[in-house]
Amino acid sequence: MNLRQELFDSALWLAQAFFGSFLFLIILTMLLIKFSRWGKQFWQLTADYIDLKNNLKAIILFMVIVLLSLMAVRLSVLFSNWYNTMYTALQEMNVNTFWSSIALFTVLASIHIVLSLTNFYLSQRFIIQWRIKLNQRFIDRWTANRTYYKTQYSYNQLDNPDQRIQQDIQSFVASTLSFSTGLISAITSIVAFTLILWNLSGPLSVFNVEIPHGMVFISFSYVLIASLFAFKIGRPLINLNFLSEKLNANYRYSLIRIKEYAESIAFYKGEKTERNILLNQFDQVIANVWQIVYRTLKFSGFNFVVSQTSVIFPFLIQAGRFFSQQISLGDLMQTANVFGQLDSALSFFRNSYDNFASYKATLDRLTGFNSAMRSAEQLPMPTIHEHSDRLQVSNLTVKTPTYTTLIKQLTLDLRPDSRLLIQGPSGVGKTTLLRTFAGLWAYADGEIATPSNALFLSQKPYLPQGSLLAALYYPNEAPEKADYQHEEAVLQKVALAHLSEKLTRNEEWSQILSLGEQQRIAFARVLLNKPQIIFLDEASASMDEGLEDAMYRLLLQELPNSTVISVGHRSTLKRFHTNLLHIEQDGGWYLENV
Ligand SMILES: Nc1ncnc2c1ncn2[C@@H]1O[C@H](COP(=O)(O)OP(=O)(O)OP(=O)(O)O)[C@@H](O)[C@H]1O
Repeated sequence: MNLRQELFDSALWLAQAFFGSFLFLIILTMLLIKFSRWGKQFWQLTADYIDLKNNLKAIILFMVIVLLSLMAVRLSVLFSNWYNTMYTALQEMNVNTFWSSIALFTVLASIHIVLSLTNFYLSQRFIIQWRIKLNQRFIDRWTANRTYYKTQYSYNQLDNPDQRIQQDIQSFVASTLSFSTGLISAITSIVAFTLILWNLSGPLSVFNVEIPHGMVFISFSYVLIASLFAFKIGRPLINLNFLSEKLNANYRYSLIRIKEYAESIAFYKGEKTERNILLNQFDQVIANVWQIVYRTLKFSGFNFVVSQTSVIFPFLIQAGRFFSQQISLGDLMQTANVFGQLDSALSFFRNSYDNFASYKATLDRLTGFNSAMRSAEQLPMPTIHEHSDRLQVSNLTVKTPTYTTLIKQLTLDLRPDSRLLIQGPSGVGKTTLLRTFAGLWAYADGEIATPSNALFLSQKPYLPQGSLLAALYYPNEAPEKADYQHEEAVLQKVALAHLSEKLTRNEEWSQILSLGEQQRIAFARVLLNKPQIIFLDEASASMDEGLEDAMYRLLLQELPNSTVISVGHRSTLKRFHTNLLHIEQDGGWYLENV
């Protein structure tokens, strides 16, 4: 082999293959985007990333990975030529060629190792960078404008967002890269090895008709027919894989719920019901697994038969020409090698069919997530105007998501130091009214103006993961200080002095503290944050009347200029409020001074 000539040929081959592949990839992607559903889904997730201005580095990285994949194909061509030279040397007992072949192999194998490792590293780099970007984009959208909350109410209901963000993004990115580089490698291999096989194959006689280079046609027919059957057998795997992800995610969610509601379930002795629900869901998971197993048995069984037959197929076809000494042992061995390469390249789709099935399922879940977020973002939310110091509401009508009117034409104008108690029968819309004031409720019409420095306390306070200190300052960051005398004093005021020493301890506080204690943590949060307006939705309902009394007194004493708006059923609450808003069953309301 003339090394210089070979280097020149390879460089030329690589340049042609590289530009050809890129052109092909661009045209194919455009056609898929235009004419196929999953092409459109793919574009929805990728369009932002293929941006010459902002992501030039990523695009160059992708080009380098494609170039490396093409170099791997070129290397396999060189390896196949090597087979020929090596076996011919053996047949001809040519010692010099044998040793120069061994030397050539060492060079080719070394290049192969370096190329493979570089390709692995760069591919992982590309995957990680893309994953970071996509993750960022989804998390940004999911947490912006309370989309995580609004998706509960939008038509496009969303299941298991955790799985979609944590798992699907990763597999989408990895599969996209492996499919595109796999496709390019497969196609260039097909072209390159078909040319070699063309030169190696002789005429074939069928019914006395001589077909020149017949082996090429037989090989193609063999692999194409096998692929068609494989498509047919493997097709149901698409749905089965999609279902598998969904059923497993539902099962996982039910398990998490038991941990979350452990105490309530334990009080109700609900184990039996929960167990039945879990086993029922698990049965569905297993039934689906069996379906996948049976289908995979058929699918893999077929693939095994095809790939085993492929081992002897080229020998059967070339044997006649070899024994009649028309071709050398080198030609025969190269034919076997080339056929193997051609088979695996042509079988790219057949072998990656099940991966493609789960790729489609991933695309469905990610674009479903996208559209659920979009419909949540498009929910027309009422504008909450900012008012420097008071709550003003005019002509506010609040409805349920099914458009039943809860509250009609409410008008309020509260002075900064007003304290309003909202009362009314259960289910009349009191909590929903507070949601509307917070800007969470889409099904409302009217004008609202409120100070932006507001705090909402619900019956079950939210305590974040981490220390008590973090819970006290939530949603703000807890300050880092040498001592926490101020916070300890606040804890003492809300009758939680016994927790002073545990301020910086990380525990599952929402499970350790009683509901009444958690509610007092929320009162402590108010004292530390000093909001201009405080909304309390039955925020003291789990305390005894004495404690509730003490907490309201504390609130009025420490924050005399803040507006307080409470929802509560207890009549004892009246004495801490200046106004009472009654909401009636028919949506009517009236306001009175207390
Ligand atoms: N997401 C939702 N989808 C459908 N209906 C809802 C939804 N959220 C609230 N509702 C309905 O809106 C009505 C008002 O609920 P809300 O929680 O505001 O009542 P409430 O007056 O605070 O009740 P309670 O005093 O029992 O706490 C209820 O009939 C409830 O079923």
